[in-house]
Amino acid sequence: MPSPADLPADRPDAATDWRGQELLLMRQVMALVGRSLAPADVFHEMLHLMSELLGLNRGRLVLVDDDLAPDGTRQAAIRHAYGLTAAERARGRYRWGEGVTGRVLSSGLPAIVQDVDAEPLFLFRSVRRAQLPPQTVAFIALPVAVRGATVGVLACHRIRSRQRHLNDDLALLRILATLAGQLLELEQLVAEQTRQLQARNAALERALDSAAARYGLIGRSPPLLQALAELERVSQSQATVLLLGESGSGKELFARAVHLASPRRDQPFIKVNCAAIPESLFESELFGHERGAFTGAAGARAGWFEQAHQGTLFLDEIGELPLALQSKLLRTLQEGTLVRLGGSREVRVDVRLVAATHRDLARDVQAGRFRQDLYYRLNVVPIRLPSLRERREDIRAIALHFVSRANQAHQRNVHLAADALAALEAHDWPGNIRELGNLIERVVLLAEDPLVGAAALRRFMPEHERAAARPASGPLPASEAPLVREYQSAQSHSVQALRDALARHHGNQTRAAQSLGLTLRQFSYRLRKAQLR
Ligand SMILES: Nc1ncnc2c1ncn2[C@@H]1O[C@H](COP(=O)(O)OP(=O)(O)OP(=O)(O)O)[C@@H](O)[C@H]1O
Repeated sequence: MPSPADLPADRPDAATDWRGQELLLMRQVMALVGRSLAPADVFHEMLHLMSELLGLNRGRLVLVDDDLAPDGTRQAAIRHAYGLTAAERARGRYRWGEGVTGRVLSSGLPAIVQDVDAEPLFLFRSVRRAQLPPQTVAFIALPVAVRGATVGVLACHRIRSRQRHLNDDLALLRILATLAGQLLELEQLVAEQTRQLQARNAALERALDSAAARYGLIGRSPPLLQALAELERVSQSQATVLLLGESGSGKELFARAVHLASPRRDQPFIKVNCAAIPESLFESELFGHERGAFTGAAGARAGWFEQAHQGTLFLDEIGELPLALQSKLLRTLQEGTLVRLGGSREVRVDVRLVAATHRDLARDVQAGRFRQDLYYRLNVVPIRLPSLRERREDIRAIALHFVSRANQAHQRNVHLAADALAALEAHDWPGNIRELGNLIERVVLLAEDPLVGAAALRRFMPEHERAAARPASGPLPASEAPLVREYQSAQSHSVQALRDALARHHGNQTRAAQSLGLTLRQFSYRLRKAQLR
């Protein structure tokens, strides 16, 4: 039975504008190439229009298989077709050299069969004779090549006695076969490059993963790995690194990682929290002092810079560095020398500086609180650490890590249920990993049951979280009374509150801090800030 498409284009109609049809076909096909680089769509349209516009029917694109036939010969199969049934497509498998299609594959030369009934090589493999029109049917098969090698065949049937010249069909099919080859080449190239990039990406991820483990960093979210990749890139150099990120986001851990990843790893790593040092002591702490430099300076003392000689000096909260010291720091960074307080001798120091801040230093520069020249000197390699809510996919792994650490430390056996982990993932963590760590520590210490679900966890979450999670309003049951306070800003407590807590605990800062739900570090930072105000 002839396909409907055999009829219109085969009707001897002198008025058919064949050039117009060819042009339309090319325009449509090229428009598709322009829109999408998915070859399958282009091939389908190409085979469809060959039939609809030019009467080149049952077109198919036969492509080489990656696998060899059982007897070791190469083979190919119909991959794209128009006007073939599913069964006809499935039958369209050819070995190298087998039948007309196989010959084109093995020779790389076109084949024009004027009459399929008169050609002994013609197999009728895909489309049986009875399915073709009763007239004399021709078969055209052209090789499709990629980088000079035959990878397929573009073939179709054609009623032999037609108005349109065979040579015109051949010329057009040659163009289409070339285009098919180009598209396949492009597809191969993209696939190859994608494969290479994916392999490289996987290797980098594995490397970063083991690097993360080396530095005690948990998590493999893209923003964390990105920060880690930047760290690995700069660690070998001497460049000053500026770590930017919210409080508790891991700046200190990263600073240690910069040190550990650098050739200075066996030398000292000195950490200084600029927010925790009274201004009057700052200079002597940082640059050291000579004997008698000030009242009480009984002996000479090397400052942190000298202590960090050949190693790394980590200045945390660099934004809190007093202005007067900023210029002195800049001089030391530029010249590699310092003069101790009360001294006159220049001491040479070889120190790699890592600084960190949660502040917007550029704004501090504008406001005149931070020296612009020092800012530029520090900002050579800025690395931004993502906040925990920017990498929620890491929360689960970090939480489980903290649970197992706290269990070991306190000889407990507490586990988090799936809904508790989901609640942790949903929280915004303004205090980042430190807040998560503190919370887990409390959960492990205070949980009544070994398996902690979301409801039990709620008691340990900050106030607004519990309010949002509670189904109905009403008084809080005693069992849900808050055990932790909300994460507090640096100005969260008045001087009086801090002093009262200290008094209540007889000057024990650790206990005073605990009573306010703060870490010792947070407490002393607030106390100092409050006293300076
Ligand atoms: N990726 C991580 N995996 C596991 N633990 C982490 C990770 N990042 C940070 N931590 C832990 O979280 C806590 C807070 O980290 P860190 O002290 O480095 O933060 P920070 O940004 O320096 O905070 P601040 O700005 O308040 O000084 C530490 O106990 C640290 O060990």
